[in-house]
Amino acid sequence: MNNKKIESYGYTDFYKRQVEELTTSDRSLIPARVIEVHREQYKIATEFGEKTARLKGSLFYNGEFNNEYPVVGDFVLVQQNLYGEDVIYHVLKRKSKFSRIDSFNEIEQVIATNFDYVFVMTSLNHDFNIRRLERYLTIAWQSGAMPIIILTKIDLCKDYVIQKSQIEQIAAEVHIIAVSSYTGEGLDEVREYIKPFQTIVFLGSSGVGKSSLVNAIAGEEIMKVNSIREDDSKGRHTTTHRQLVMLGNGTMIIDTPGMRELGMWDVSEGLDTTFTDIEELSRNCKFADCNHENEPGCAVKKALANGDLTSERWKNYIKLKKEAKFAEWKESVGTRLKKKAHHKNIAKFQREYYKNKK
Ligand SMILES: Nc1nc2c(ncn2[C@@H]2O[C@H](COP(=O)(O)OP(=O)(O)OP(=O)(O)O)[C@@H](O)[C@H]2O)c(=O)[nH]1
Ligand SMILES: [Zn+2]
Repeated sequence: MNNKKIESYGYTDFYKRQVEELTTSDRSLIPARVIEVHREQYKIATEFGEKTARLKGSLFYNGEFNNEYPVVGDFVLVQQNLYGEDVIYHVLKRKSKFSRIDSFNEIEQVIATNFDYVFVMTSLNHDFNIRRLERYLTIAWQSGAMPIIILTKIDLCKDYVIQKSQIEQIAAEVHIIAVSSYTGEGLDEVREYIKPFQTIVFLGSSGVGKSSLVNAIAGEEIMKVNSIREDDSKGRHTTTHRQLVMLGNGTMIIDTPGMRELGMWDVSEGLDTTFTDIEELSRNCKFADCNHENEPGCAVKKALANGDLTSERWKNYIKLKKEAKFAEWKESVGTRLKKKAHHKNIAKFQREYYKNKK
């Protein structure tokens, strides 16, 4: 990934406009994309190649970055340093993101940002679990990017008519692609999304076949496939593990460890998109604030009774709603903590102000 225009990394007008609108815009700052995050050091891609970078110290200590620390996928503004590390001054607003709750600190932890497609992956063997898929789909919608459902390992099953119809019930508007990385079936359909300037993330359990799919599409080993480890292949597959990889044709793939343990943060927005049928049903209830319990004229109860809505789907909806509430609660805690941190900063500024006055 060397000496490419920043636009090749997906830097679009959405980000350019933000830079134009920055009042304190320092003309010497240049845009960069974060491709790896280490404890305090970042690897970034700029039009001058890959560099390492650090956060601007004073902004860092003043809490200026707050919950907006750069993560993989972010576009940032940096001050170039010809003799050492570049310095990150600013994180641009994200067009999509995945985050989870850091339950220890009760704050939102952003995992990956600025991707265009979420490949929601599930294999068709005994692991197939429509509820989990529903959950992933909800997270995917909520991220702000477009989900594509990928059914993997179709060479292992005779047919998948049942699974497909189950999926169509929960994801009417989502493109469903069935693939086998072994036989190559379905890969052309996946390639429709493997386009320059685009960034893709994968959502799916371990072993679902993410790495195999990437490698099959790229025609080379980009990601490590677990069971296949040739001891004599030292030096042959030298692709180091990166968190944002650019394929030969310019498509970017984000693969961070965090994606593997992605939990629920706030699913309430995504819920409505995944469960549009239920949202529509409830609009037909006699009472606008119907709880769908014992109210008369409840359209949801009616649909449950006549089989238009399965009780399984209903139960799952309730469950996710509860989790969404929980997530909202968590978020309010997060905001409170953020405010607290802000007050701390104000106090610090005050102290410094008076100190300087003396
Ligand atoms: N039969 C069959 N097996 C596959 C296919 N794709 C992957 N596998 C196998 O499934 C296992 C897991 O594949 P990976 O590509 O490493 O899966 P992953 O999702 O990247 O797994 P993690 O790295 O643990 O997240 C390996 O043994 C693969 O060989 C496929 O299309 N068909
Ligand atoms: Zn109702």
